Amino acid sequence: MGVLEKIKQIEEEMARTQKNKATEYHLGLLKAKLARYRQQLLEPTSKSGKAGEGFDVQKSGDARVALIGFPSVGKSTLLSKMTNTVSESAAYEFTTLTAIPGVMEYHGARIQLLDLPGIVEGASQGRGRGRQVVSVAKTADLIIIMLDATKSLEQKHLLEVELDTVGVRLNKTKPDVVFKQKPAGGITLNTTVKLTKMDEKTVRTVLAGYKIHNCDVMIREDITVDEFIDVLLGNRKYIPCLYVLNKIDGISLEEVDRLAHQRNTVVISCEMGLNLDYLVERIWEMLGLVKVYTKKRGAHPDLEDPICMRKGSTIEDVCHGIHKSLAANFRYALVWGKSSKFSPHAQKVGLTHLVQDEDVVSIFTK
Ligand SMILES: Nc1nc2c(ncn2[C@@H]2O[C@H](COP(=O)(O)OP(=O)(O)OP(=O)(O)O)[C@@H](O)[C@H]2O)c(=O)[nH]1
Ligand SMILES: [K+]
Ligand SMILES: [Mg+2]
Repeated sequence: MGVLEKIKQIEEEMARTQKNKATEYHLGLLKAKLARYRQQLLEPTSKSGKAGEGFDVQKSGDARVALIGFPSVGKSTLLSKMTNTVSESAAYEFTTLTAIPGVMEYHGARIQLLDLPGIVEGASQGRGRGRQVVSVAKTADLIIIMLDATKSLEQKHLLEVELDTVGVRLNKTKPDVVFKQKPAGGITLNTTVKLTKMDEKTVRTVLAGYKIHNCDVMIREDITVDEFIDVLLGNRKYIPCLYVLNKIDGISLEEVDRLAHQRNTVVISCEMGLNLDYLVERIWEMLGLVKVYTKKRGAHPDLEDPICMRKGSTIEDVCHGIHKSLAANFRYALVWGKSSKFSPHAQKVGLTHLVQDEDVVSIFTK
Protein backbone atom coordinates (compact mmCIF):
# COMPACT_ATOMS: atom_id res chain seq x y z
CA MET A 1 0.00 0.00 0.00
CA GLY A 2 1.28 3.44 -0.87
CA VAL A 3 1.72 6.21 1.68
CA LEU A 4 -1.18 8.20 0.27
CA GLU A 5 -3.51 5.25 0.71
CA LYS A 6 -2.28 4.65 4.25
CA ILE A 7 -2.95 8.28 5.04
CA LYS A 8 -6.42 8.02 3.60
CA GLN A 9 -7.13 4.90 5.66
CA ILE A 10 -6.09 6.56 8.89
CA GLU A 11 -8.08 9.67 8.09
CA GLU A 12 -11.12 7.52 7.46
CA GLU A 13 -10.64 5.64 10.69
CA MET A 14 -10.30 8.93 12.56
CA ALA A 15 -13.49 10.21 10.98
CA ARG A 16 -15.30 7.02 12.04
CA THR A 17 -14.02 7.17 15.60
CA GLN A 18 -16.17 9.11 18.01
CA LYS A 19 -14.28 11.67 20.04
CA ASN A 20 -14.62 10.98 23.76
CA LYS A 21 -12.59 10.19 26.84
CA ALA A 22 -12.45 6.47 25.99
CA THR A 23 -11.10 6.94 22.46
CA GLU A 24 -8.77 9.82 23.24
CA TYR A 25 -5.55 7.81 23.39
CA HIS A 26 -6.48 5.73 20.34
CA LEU A 27 -7.03 8.95 18.38
CA GLY A 28 -3.71 10.21 19.67
CA LEU A 29 -2.02 7.12 18.29
CA LEU A 30 -3.72 7.56 14.93
CA LYS A 31 -2.63 11.17 14.77
CA ALA A 32 0.94 10.18 15.51
CA LYS A 33 0.83 7.65 12.69
CA LEU A 34 -0.71 10.16 10.34
CA ALA A 35 1.97 12.74 11.05
CA ARG A 36 4.64 10.11 10.41
CA TYR A 37 3.22 9.20 7.01
CA ARG A 38 2.81 12.82 6.00
CA GLN A 39 6.40 13.32 6.91
CA GLN A 40 7.36 10.52 4.52
CA LEU A 41 5.49 12.26 1.75
CA LEU A 42 7.86 15.17 1.99
CA GLU A 43 11.02 13.15 2.02
CA PRO A 44 12.64 12.94 -1.39
CA THR A 45 12.32 9.46 -2.88
CA SER A 46 14.66 7.91 -5.42
CA LYS A 47 12.01 8.30 -8.09
CA SER A 48 11.50 12.01 -7.60
CA GLY A 49 14.74 13.24 -6.15
CA LYS A 50 13.59 16.82 -6.44
CA ALA A 51 10.48 16.45 -4.32
CA GLY A 52 10.49 18.64 -1.27
CA GLU A 53 13.16 20.92 -2.63
CA GLY A 54 12.35 24.56 -3.06
CA PHE A 55 13.17 26.93 -5.85
CA ASP A 56 16.76 27.98 -5.81
CA VAL A 57 16.49 31.60 -4.80
CA GLN A 58 19.22 33.22 -2.78
CA LYS A 59 18.01 34.78 0.45
CA SER A 60 18.91 38.45 0.52
CA GLY A 61 18.28 41.49 2.67
CA ASP A 62 17.11 41.53 6.26
CA ALA A 63 14.03 39.33 5.91
CA ARG A 64 12.11 37.22 3.44
CA VAL A 65 8.38 37.44 2.76
CA ALA A 66 6.74 34.73 0.61
CA LEU A 67 3.55 35.29 -1.38
CA ILE A 68 1.32 32.23 -1.28
CA GLY A 69 -2.03 32.03 -3.02
CA PHE A 70 -4.26 30.41 -5.57
CA PRO A 71 -3.63 31.32 -9.23
CA SER A 72 -4.49 34.80 -10.44
CA VAL A 73 -5.19 36.42 -7.08
CA GLY A 74 -2.69 39.14 -8.03
CA LYS A 75 0.63 38.01 -6.46
CA SER A 76 2.75 39.12 -9.39
CA THR A 77 0.87 42.40 -9.70
CA LEU A 78 1.68 43.06 -6.04
CA LEU A 79 5.38 42.26 -6.48
CA SER A 80 5.60 44.64 -9.42
CA LYS A 81 3.89 47.40 -7.38
CA MET A 82 5.92 47.01 -4.20
CA THR A 83 9.41 46.36 -5.57
CA ASN A 84 11.59 47.44 -8.46
CA THR A 85 11.20 43.99 -10.03
CA VAL A 86 8.60 43.33 -12.68
CA SER A 87 6.89 39.96 -12.55
CA GLU A 88 4.63 39.12 -15.44
CA SER A 89 0.93 39.22 -14.61
CA ALA A 90 -1.95 38.11 -16.78
CA ALA A 91 -5.59 37.16 -16.64
CA TYR A 92 -4.87 33.45 -16.99
CA GLU A 93 -3.92 31.02 -14.24
CA PHE A 94 -0.34 29.82 -13.65
CA THR A 95 1.24 32.83 -15.34
CA THR A 96 4.13 32.63 -12.90
CA LEU A 97 6.08 29.38 -13.09
CA THR A 98 9.02 30.03 -10.84
CA ALA A 99 10.08 32.08 -7.83
CA ILE A 100 10.68 35.76 -8.60
CA PRO A 101 12.44 37.83 -5.92
CA GLY A 102 12.05 41.57 -5.49
CA VAL A 103 13.26 43.95 -2.79
CA MET A 104 11.24 46.46 -0.77
CA GLU A 105 13.06 49.10 1.24
CA TYR A 106 11.43 50.37 4.38
CA HIS A 107 12.82 52.10 7.48
CA GLY A 108 16.29 51.29 6.21
CA ALA A 109 15.53 47.58 5.96
CA ARG A 110 15.78 45.58 2.79
CA ILE A 111 12.94 43.09 2.69
CA GLN A 112 12.91 40.36 0.07
CA LEU A 113 9.45 39.77 -1.37
CA LEU A 114 9.10 36.48 -3.18
CA ASP A 115 6.52 36.01 -5.91
CA LEU A 116 5.62 32.35 -6.34
CA PRO A 117 3.52 30.24 -8.69
CA GLY A 118 -0.12 29.86 -7.71
CA ILE A 119 -0.90 26.71 -5.79
CA VAL A 120 -4.00 24.55 -5.79
CA GLU A 121 -5.61 22.24 -3.30
CA GLY A 122 -3.43 19.19 -2.80
CA ALA A 123 -0.24 21.17 -3.44
CA SER A 124 1.51 19.67 -0.45
CA GLN A 125 0.83 16.17 -1.79
CA GLY A 126 2.75 17.00 -4.92
CA ARG A 127 0.18 18.52 -7.22
CA GLY A 128 1.68 20.97 -9.67
CA ARG A 129 4.62 22.90 -8.30
CA GLY A 130 2.84 23.01 -5.00
CA ARG A 131 5.40 21.10 -3.08
CA GLN A 132 8.19 23.38 -4.23
CA VAL A 133 6.11 26.42 -3.37
CA VAL A 134 5.29 25.25 0.11
CA SER A 135 8.91 24.37 0.79
CA VAL A 136 9.95 27.90 -0.12
CA ALA A 137 7.28 29.19 2.24
CA LYS A 138 9.09 27.34 5.02
CA THR A 139 12.16 29.51 4.49
CA ALA A 140 10.22 32.76 4.92
CA ASP A 141 10.22 35.07 7.93
CA LEU A 142 6.65 36.05 7.07
CA ILE A 143 4.10 34.35 4.87
CA ILE A 144 1.53 36.40 3.02
CA ILE A 145 -1.52 34.37 2.14
CA MET A 146 -3.01 36.34 -0.71
CA LEU A 147 -6.68 35.93 -1.53
CA ASP A 148 -9.12 37.29 -4.07
CA ALA A 149 -11.68 39.31 -2.09
CA THR A 150 -14.28 38.79 -4.80
CA LYS A 151 -14.11 35.01 -4.31
CA SER A 152 -15.10 32.65 -1.53
CA LEU A 153 -12.81 32.91 1.47
CA GLU A 154 -12.94 29.17 1.82
CA GLN A 155 -9.69 29.41 -0.15
CA LYS A 156 -8.07 30.70 2.98
CA HIS A 157 -8.72 27.51 4.88
CA LEU A 158 -7.49 25.34 2.01
CA LEU A 159 -4.17 27.18 1.93
CA GLU A 160 -3.79 26.91 5.68
CA VAL A 161 -4.29 23.16 5.41
CA GLU A 162 -1.63 22.88 2.69
CA LEU A 163 0.90 24.73 4.82
CA ASP A 164 -0.07 22.84 7.94
CA THR A 165 0.53 19.56 6.14
CA VAL A 166 4.16 20.43 5.49
CA GLY A 167 4.72 21.41 9.09
CA VAL A 168 4.24 25.18 8.90
CA ARG A 169 2.36 26.55 11.91
CA LEU A 170 0.94 29.97 11.15
CA ASN A 171 0.75 32.67 13.83
CA LYS A 172 1.52 30.18 16.57
CA THR A 173 4.34 30.01 19.05
CA LYS A 174 6.36 26.92 19.72
CA PRO A 175 4.70 24.84 22.48
CA ASP A 176 6.37 25.33 25.85
CA VAL A 177 7.60 21.78 26.28
CA VAL A 178 11.04 20.46 27.12
CA PHE A 179 11.67 17.11 25.48
CA LYS A 180 14.93 15.20 25.83
CA GLN A 181 15.61 11.69 24.62
CA LYS A 182 18.05 9.59 26.59
CA PRO A 183 19.65 6.16 26.20
CA ALA A 184 17.94 4.50 29.20
CA GLY A 185 15.88 5.14 32.32
CA GLY A 186 12.33 5.04 30.97
CA ILE A 187 9.95 7.93 30.61
CA THR A 188 9.86 10.80 33.08
CA LEU A 189 6.83 12.95 32.56
CA ASN A 190 6.28 16.22 34.41
CA THR A 191 3.71 18.93 33.96
CA THR A 192 3.64 22.39 35.49
CA VAL A 193 0.07 23.11 34.42
CA LYS A 194 -3.13 21.09 34.42
CA LEU A 195 -3.62 19.36 31.07
CA THR A 196 -7.22 19.72 29.90
CA LYS A 197 -6.85 18.82 26.22
CA MET A 198 -5.10 15.48 26.62
CA ASP A 199 -4.15 13.24 29.53
CA GLU A 200 -0.89 11.60 30.56
CA LYS A 201 -1.96 8.28 29.15
CA THR A 202 -2.29 9.90 25.72
CA VAL A 203 1.19 11.37 26.05
CA ARG A 204 2.58 7.91 26.83
CA THR A 205 0.62 6.32 23.98
CA VAL A 206 1.97 8.83 21.50
CA LEU A 207 5.53 8.30 22.76
CA ALA A 208 5.06 4.56 22.35
CA GLY A 209 3.73 5.20 18.85
CA TYR A 210 7.03 6.86 18.03
CA LYS A 211 8.95 4.03 19.72
CA ILE A 212 10.34 6.47 22.26
CA HIS A 213 10.85 4.53 25.48
CA ASN A 214 13.42 6.66 27.27
CA CYS A 215 13.02 10.40 27.61
CA ASP A 216 12.36 13.37 29.88
CA VAL A 217 9.26 15.38 29.09
CA MET A 218 8.32 18.59 30.87
CA ILE A 219 5.05 20.12 29.68
CA ARG A 220 4.64 23.76 30.72
CA GLU A 221 1.59 24.69 28.70
CA ASP A 222 -1.91 23.23 28.28
CA ILE A 223 -1.26 21.77 24.83
CA THR A 224 -3.22 19.50 22.51
CA VAL A 225 -2.02 16.11 21.33
CA ASP A 226 -1.23 17.64 17.90
CA GLU A 227 1.01 20.20 19.52
CA PHE A 228 2.72 17.46 21.50
CA ILE A 229 3.40 15.53 18.29
CA ASP A 230 4.85 18.73 16.79
CA VAL A 231 7.32 18.85 19.66
CA LEU A 232 8.36 15.22 19.10
CA LEU A 233 8.88 15.73 15.39
CA GLY A 234 10.90 18.82 16.19
CA ASN A 235 10.98 20.18 12.64
CA ARG A 236 7.93 22.38 12.69
CA LYS A 237 8.24 25.96 11.51
CA TYR A 238 6.39 28.67 13.43
CA ILE A 239 5.92 31.52 10.98
CA PRO A 240 3.82 34.67 11.24
CA CYS A 241 1.19 35.06 8.53
CA LEU A 242 -0.61 38.05 7.13
CA TYR A 243 -3.77 37.57 5.09
CA VAL A 244 -3.93 39.98 2.18
CA LEU A 245 -7.27 40.31 0.43
CA ASN A 246 -6.76 41.81 -3.02
CA LYS A 247 -9.18 43.18 -5.62
CA ILE A 248 -11.38 45.10 -3.19
CA ASP A 249 -12.23 47.35 -6.13
CA GLY A 250 -14.62 44.55 -7.07
CA ILE A 251 -16.69 44.41 -3.87
CA SER A 252 -19.00 46.73 -1.94
CA LEU A 253 -17.75 49.13 0.72
CA GLU A 254 -19.73 47.27 3.38
CA GLU A 255 -17.99 44.07 2.40
CA VAL A 256 -14.57 45.76 2.44
CA ASP A 257 -15.29 47.05 5.92
CA ARG A 258 -16.33 43.62 7.15
CA LEU A 259 -13.25 41.88 5.71
CA ALA A 260 -10.85 44.54 6.96
CA HIS A 261 -11.82 43.73 10.54
CA GLN A 262 -10.67 40.13 10.42
CA ARG A 263 -7.57 39.16 12.36
CA ASN A 264 -4.16 39.59 10.73
CA THR A 265 -5.83 40.85 7.60
CA VAL A 266 -5.12 43.71 5.21
CA VAL A 267 -7.48 44.56 2.35
CA ILE A 268 -5.94 46.07 -0.80
CA SER A 269 -6.41 46.71 -4.47
CA CYS A 270 -3.22 46.38 -6.49
CA GLU A 271 -4.97 47.64 -9.55
CA MET A 272 -6.13 50.86 -7.92
CA GLY A 273 -3.19 51.19 -5.53
CA LEU A 274 -5.47 51.10 -2.49
CA ASN A 275 -4.01 50.59 1.00
CA LEU A 276 -0.55 49.51 -0.20
CA ASP A 277 1.27 51.86 2.21
CA TYR A 278 -0.62 50.34 5.10
CA LEU A 279 0.32 46.87 3.87
CA VAL A 280 4.02 47.78 4.04
CA GLU A 281 3.56 49.00 7.61
CA ARG A 282 1.87 45.77 8.62
CA ILE A 283 4.58 43.69 6.97
CA TRP A 284 7.19 45.62 8.92
CA GLU A 285 5.29 45.18 12.15
CA MET A 286 4.76 41.45 11.69
CA LEU A 287 8.40 40.85 10.80
CA GLY A 288 9.24 42.34 14.17
CA LEU A 289 12.42 43.88 12.80
CA VAL A 290 14.40 46.13 15.05
CA LYS A 291 16.53 49.02 13.85
CA VAL A 292 19.36 50.42 15.87
CA TYR A 293 21.26 53.65 15.27
CA THR A 294 24.96 53.79 15.94
CA LYS A 295 26.72 56.75 17.44
CA LYS A 296 30.39 57.62 17.56
CA ARG A 297 31.73 59.27 20.70
CA GLY A 298 31.00 62.99 20.72
CA ALA A 299 28.97 62.81 17.52
CA HIS A 300 25.26 62.71 16.77
CA PRO A 301 23.71 59.30 16.07
CA ASP A 302 23.79 58.21 12.46
CA LEU A 303 20.10 58.40 11.58
CA GLU A 304 20.70 57.85 7.89
CA ASP A 305 21.92 54.32 8.07
CA PRO A 306 20.39 52.22 10.87
CA ILE A 307 21.35 48.60 11.44
CA CYS A 308 18.39 46.31 10.91
CA MET A 309 18.04 43.13 12.95
CA ARG A 310 15.65 40.44 14.12
CA LYS A 311 13.69 40.89 17.32
CA GLY A 312 15.71 39.37 20.14
CA SER A 313 19.05 40.63 18.82
CA THR A 314 21.84 41.61 21.18
CA ILE A 315 24.70 44.09 21.30
CA GLU A 316 26.85 41.29 19.88
CA ASP A 317 24.60 41.24 16.80
CA VAL A 318 24.98 45.01 16.54
CA CYS A 319 28.76 44.55 16.56
CA HIS A 320 28.53 41.98 13.77
CA GLY A 321 26.32 44.39 11.86
CA ILE A 322 29.05 47.01 11.98
CA HIS A 323 32.21 45.02 11.49
CA LYS A 324 33.31 41.38 11.68
CA SER A 325 36.11 41.95 14.18
CA LEU A 326 34.29 44.38 16.45
CA ALA A 327 32.88 41.84 18.92
CA ALA A 328 36.35 40.37 19.55
CA ASN A 329 37.67 43.78 20.65
CA PHE A 330 34.56 44.77 22.55
CA ARG A 331 34.91 46.49 25.94
CA TYR A 332 31.44 47.83 26.64
CA ALA A 333 28.55 49.63 24.97
CA LEU A 334 26.33 52.55 25.89
CA VAL A 335 22.67 52.35 24.88
CA TRP A 336 20.03 55.03 24.83
CA GLY A 337 16.36 54.32 24.17
CA LYS A 338 13.80 51.72 25.15
CA SER A 339 16.30 49.10 26.24
CA SER A 340 18.15 51.45 28.60
CA LYS A 341 17.25 50.92 32.27
CA PHE A 342 17.94 54.60 32.89
CA SER A 343 16.16 56.04 29.85
CA PRO A 344 16.37 58.85 28.74
CA HIS A 345 19.95 58.40 29.98
CA ALA A 346 22.37 55.82 28.70
CA GLN A 347 23.04 52.44 30.26
CA LYS A 348 26.43 50.73 30.15
CA VAL A 349 25.93 47.18 28.88
CA GLY A 350 27.72 44.03 27.69
CA LEU A 351 27.50 41.87 24.59
CA THR A 352 24.42 39.91 25.70
CA HIS A 353 22.21 42.97 26.26
CA LEU A 354 19.00 42.80 24.20
CA VAL A 355 18.43 45.83 22.01
CA GLN A 356 15.05 47.31 21.13
CA ASP A 357 13.66 49.16 18.16
CA GLU A 358 15.16 52.65 17.73
CA ASP A 359 17.88 52.25 20.35
CA VAL A 360 21.03 54.31 19.88
CA VAL A 361 24.24 52.37 20.53
CA SER A 362 27.87 53.36 21.03
CA ILE A 363 30.47 50.61 21.06
CA PHE A 364 33.74 51.01 22.97
CA THR A 365 36.65 48.76 22.09
CA LYS A 366 39.90 47.72 23.75
N1 LIG B 1 -9.78 44.02 -10.43
C1 LIG B 1 -8.54 43.77 -10.04
N2 LIG B 1 -7.76 42.98 -10.77
C2 LIG B 1 -6.51 42.74 -10.35
C3 LIG B 1 -5.99 43.34 -9.18
N3 LIG B 1 -4.73 42.91 -9.02
C4 LIG B 1 -4.46 42.10 -10.06
N4 LIG B 1 -5.52 42.00 -10.86
C5 LIG B 1 -5.63 41.22 -12.11
O1 LIG B 1 -5.70 39.84 -11.79
C6 LIG B 1 -5.09 39.07 -12.83
C7 LIG B 1 -4.07 38.12 -12.25
O2 LIG B 1 -2.99 38.85 -11.75
P1 LIG B 1 -1.57 38.20 -11.53
O3 LIG B 1 -0.71 39.23 -10.85
O4 LIG B 1 -1.07 37.57 -12.76
O5 LIG B 1 -1.95 37.06 -10.48
P2 LIG B 1 -1.01 35.92 -9.89
O6 LIG B 1 -1.55 35.63 -8.53
O7 LIG B 1 0.41 36.30 -9.99
O8 LIG B 1 -1.33 34.71 -10.85
P3 LIG B 1 -0.48 33.37 -11.18
O9 LIG B 1 0.94 33.75 -11.40
O10 LIG B 1 -1.12 32.87 -12.41
O11 LIG B 1 -0.68 32.48 -10.00
C8 LIG B 1 -4.49 40.06 -13.82
O12 LIG B 1 -5.38 40.19 -14.89
C9 LIG B 1 -4.40 41.35 -13.00
O13 LIG B 1 -4.50 42.50 -13.80
C10 LIG B 1 -6.86 44.21 -8.42
O14 LIG B 1 -6.52 44.78 -7.41
N5 LIG B 1 -8.12 44.37 -8.91
K1 LIG C 1 -2.27 35.15 -13.49
MG1 LIG D 1 1.95 35.36 -10.86
